[in-house]
Amino acid sequence: MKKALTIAGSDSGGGAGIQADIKTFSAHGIFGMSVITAVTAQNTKEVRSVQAIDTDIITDQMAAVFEDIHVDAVKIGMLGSKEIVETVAEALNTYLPAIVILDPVMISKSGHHLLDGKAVTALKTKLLPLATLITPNVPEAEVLTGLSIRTEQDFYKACLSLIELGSNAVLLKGGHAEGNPNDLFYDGKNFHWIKGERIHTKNTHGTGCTLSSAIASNLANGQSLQESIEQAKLYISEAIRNSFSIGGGHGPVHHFHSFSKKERSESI
Ligand SMILES: Nc1ncnc2c1ncn2[C@@H]1O[C@H](COP(=O)(O)OP(=O)(O)OP(=O)(O)O)[C@@H](O)[C@H]1O
Ligand SMILES: Cc1ncc(COP(=O)(O)O)c(N)n1
Repeated sequence: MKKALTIAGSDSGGGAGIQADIKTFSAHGIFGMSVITAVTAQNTKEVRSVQAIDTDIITDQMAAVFEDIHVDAVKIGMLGSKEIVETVAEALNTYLPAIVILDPVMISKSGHHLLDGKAVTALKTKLLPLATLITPNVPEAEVLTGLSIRTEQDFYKACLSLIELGSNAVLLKGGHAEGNPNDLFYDGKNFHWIKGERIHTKNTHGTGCTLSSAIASNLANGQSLQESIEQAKLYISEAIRNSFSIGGGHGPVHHFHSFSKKERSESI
């Protein structure tokens, strides 16, 4: 069994963060491990409070995992502060995992800031160059590049700019754009549109976490980068299509949609 590590925040509501990542790893037959960077008191409606984890405990979590277990892929989500970004970058420079998917989480669906403004420069200079793939949504890519992203041409320009900042490859997600949620993948040589159909639901809590963990899982399972992204797009689309209306706000996606379908057809 391949093994993947998520470095991210905990979501008490279970729809995003560490919880979404581990569910996604499990749904892909991957053994999931975690380095928790922050604990959020969160549900489908709001983030009530956030407790950052001490950086020495983050360093210890990284060491405990890497010094004992082979890590096939790493996925990075919420980091919160400049100090945590720097701590994670230092540990990655020590353990040099082969695959690093960086989801530059900045704001929750419920509107809470999950990354300190002061952390953006550290993320750009210290972490982005270590990423196999960075998966920003449109507002995140605007913060990272300083560009305004509205048209298809803007998508191309933003991808080029993110590669110039040092990332190996970019998946610029179109979930926040107008129309269909088409994502643009750029590997530094070629552009590929990864097309989707908009599903009309408010249950999209954790979509970004789930997509990046699915890509990390597919890479850990030996697929190419493009294949991993294409398969992950199919997975997140079905997870959104089968999402749940639990709680009063943005409900979670269904990480085990393919299992329950199989079980349903077996029981008929
Ligand atoms: N309503 C939707 N219907 C279909 N696909 C969607 C929808 N919303 C987002 N997606 C897709 O889900 C994936 C995650 O993108 P999204 O833009 O939601 O990420 P995100 O904003 O980083 O998520 P999060 O806020 O959970 O971190 C992308 O492939 C995007 O195109
Ligand atoms: C711990 C944590 N990590 C990431 C997100 C982003 O997910 P979303 O934008 O869907 O709220 C979140 N809300 N909480």
